[in-house]
Amino acid sequence: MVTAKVWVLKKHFEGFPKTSDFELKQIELPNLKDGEVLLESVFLSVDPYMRPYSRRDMKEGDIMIGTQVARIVESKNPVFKEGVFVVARGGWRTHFISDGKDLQLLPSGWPESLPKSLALGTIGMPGLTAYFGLLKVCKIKPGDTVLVNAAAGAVGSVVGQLAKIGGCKVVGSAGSDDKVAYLKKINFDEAFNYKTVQSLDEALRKASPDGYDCFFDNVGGEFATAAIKQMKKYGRIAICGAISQYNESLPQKGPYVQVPMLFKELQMEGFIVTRWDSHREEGLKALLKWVVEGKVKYCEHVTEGFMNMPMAFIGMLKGENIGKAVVKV
Ligand SMILES: NC(=O)C1=CN([C@@H]2O[C@H](COP(=O)(O)OP(=O)(O)OC[C@H]3O[C@@H](n4cnc5c(N)ncnc54)[C@H](OP(=O)(O)O)[C@@H]3O)[C@@H](O)[C@H]2O)C=CC1
Ligand SMILES: CCCCCCCCC/C=C/C=O
Repeated sequence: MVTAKVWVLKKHFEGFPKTSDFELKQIELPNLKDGEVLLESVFLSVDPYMRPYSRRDMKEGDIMIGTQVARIVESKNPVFKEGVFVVARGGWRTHFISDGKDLQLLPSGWPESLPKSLALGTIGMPGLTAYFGLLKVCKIKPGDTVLVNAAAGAVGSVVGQLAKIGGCKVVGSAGSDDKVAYLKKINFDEAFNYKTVQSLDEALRKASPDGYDCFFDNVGGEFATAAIKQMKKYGRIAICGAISQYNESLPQKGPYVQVPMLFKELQMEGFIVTRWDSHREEGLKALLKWVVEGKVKYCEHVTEGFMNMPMAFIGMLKGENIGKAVVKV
């Protein structure tokens, strides 16, 4: 008999999440039936979507939603051998049982030396978000100037590097000087700390006096209001996230986008990465190749211990991470 530790949503988040909104529980797992596998989480992901999706998809008492890299410790399913690592949507659990239908093997050719946690970040859902957002929504082309915010995070850091590979000029904003230094290290052309600049308008103008062809928006709110005004004619805006608004209790006023959208003939499109699930393999293959070749660098913010899942999640929302925030069990 295996006992799993799980984190449940004790109380729906009001404003910024608190550790008291979570509760740690233990669950006895039953013996495996034919076709099932027992998995042990090795790395768990903490992602911004958990904040809005918890309200949309969960009720109090439910196990927190989420994905992990897990190892198969026992198998009664011929497709999945013991010892194999997979990406699963198992939620915040140390151990769980699956019939195998929701499990994804790591992409073929994954080198032994590459951290498997990257399957939750640069070579996983956030990397795919950058890849499809740039190719299918921003439709980048060589010579474009691309702006991305939350640029030192899991999605943003890949956006900037892929846009450079695509022959673009890249401008990034992030919330600390260390993050700005990291952006320069990974080849961003311009980067600034949005928390310390005197004026967002000025910082954006200084980074690209001619304006922006593409804006990959992870943040929304005040930053987006400033950025939209500096788009070039026919510019494309990909609404990837709105993290500045996820913890707001009251609806925000504005921005009113109609005037710049009209006179600059802009395109603005929201997207969710799962739209391109049927092209997932293609995206992961490309990301793995670039990482192995050293053309895309990665950085991870690793929190040790399953006990620290709530703290890791809250820390990511506060901006403590450079690169992908993960928890090592
Ligand atoms: N559309 C889709 O399919 C997907 C969308 N997303 C979205 O992409 C965005 C980035 O996600 P991800 O890369 O995983 O997370 P990150 O690794 O970027 O971590 C979140 C970062 O957001 C920044 N942040 C937090 N609060 C604010 C705020 N009030 N204003 C500005 N920045 C803030 C912090 O960086 P800093 O220090 O720079 O402030 C923090 O480090 C999120 O909005 C997320 O919801 C993610 C995956 C899929
Ligand atoms: C329980 C696992 C759900 C995985 C969903 C991945 C899609 C994330 C979309 C993100 C949107 C905004 O952050």
